[in-house]
Amino acid sequence: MTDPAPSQLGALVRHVRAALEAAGKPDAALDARLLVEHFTGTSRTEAVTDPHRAVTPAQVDDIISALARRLADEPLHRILGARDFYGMTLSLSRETLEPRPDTEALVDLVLPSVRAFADTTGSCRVLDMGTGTGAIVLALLSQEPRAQALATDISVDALATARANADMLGVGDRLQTCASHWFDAIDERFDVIVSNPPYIPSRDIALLAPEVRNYDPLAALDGGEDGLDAYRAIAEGCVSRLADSGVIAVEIGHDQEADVVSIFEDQGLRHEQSARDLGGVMRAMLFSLANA
Ligand SMILES: C[S@@+](CC[C@H](N)C(=O)[O-])C[C@H]1O[C@@H](n2cnc3c(N)ncnc32)[C@H](O)[C@@H]1O
Repeated sequence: MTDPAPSQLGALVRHVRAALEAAGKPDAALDARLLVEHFTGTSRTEAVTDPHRAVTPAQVDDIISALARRLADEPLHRILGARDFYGMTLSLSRETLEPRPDTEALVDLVLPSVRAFADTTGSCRVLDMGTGTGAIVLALLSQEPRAQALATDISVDALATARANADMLGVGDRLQTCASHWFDAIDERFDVIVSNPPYIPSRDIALLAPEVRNYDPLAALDGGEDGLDAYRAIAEGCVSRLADSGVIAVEIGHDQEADVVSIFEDQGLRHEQSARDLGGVMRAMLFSLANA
């Protein structure tokens, strides 16, 4: 029989950590701390300065249920219902990808273009395709108050989450949302188009960690047979949706740089810049209309 969960803050953190370590979970200490803080509404400092603080039976129950979910491979941030990205806290939902720190490289790559348009014309019209939680577009709107954006996704659930996140961050009045299969429902032109599309080859989905395979939505991961389906659709469609001097930036998988360059060049776009993520992996690429 397992020991009953302790009802004091410090002991509870140790109990959760020990259970996660015993199951071989990476980041057991961090996950234990974040789970306990979340469900008790306490801070890291309180766990250190007030370890004997009483935790209510209802909070202990919540933490034990959350621990069981984590032991069953559910990612920590899905359990918490939110994840930080580019200094924002974003709510997650069933059909949204958990935004990844790697994607911040895409924001960093494209933000100077958004600012340059705003400096030149007083605004910048941005399209984020496959917006998920809204991570990319909301980072851009938060960083550049003169930008306006349209966020699209094939998932209506994701669009509702992006809208809620935009409202929560106070940028909702500068964001429109629209359900669309890539460019199908889009007629306008944009100064900046950005996308982190699904790019995992279908046969590799089964090889992903259970945290990803079982909890991130398949539509956010599966890039078709060679992982490049979305890039072909996006490269083909963007030519008639970019304004003069417009740019398009996409996130890519670790070995897709050459293929993605060739897909965009085949449509007459020019490769301007690439950016690596924090792990040094080539992660984001920016293209312009070659004749602009
Ligand atoms: C890798 S996720 C990126 C989510 C978010 N932009 C981010 O970076 O965290 C890809 C997104 O593309 C959306 N998507 C998949 N197929 C699509 C399609 N045919 N048209 C539009 N969006 C699509 C998925 O629903 C998902 O939200």
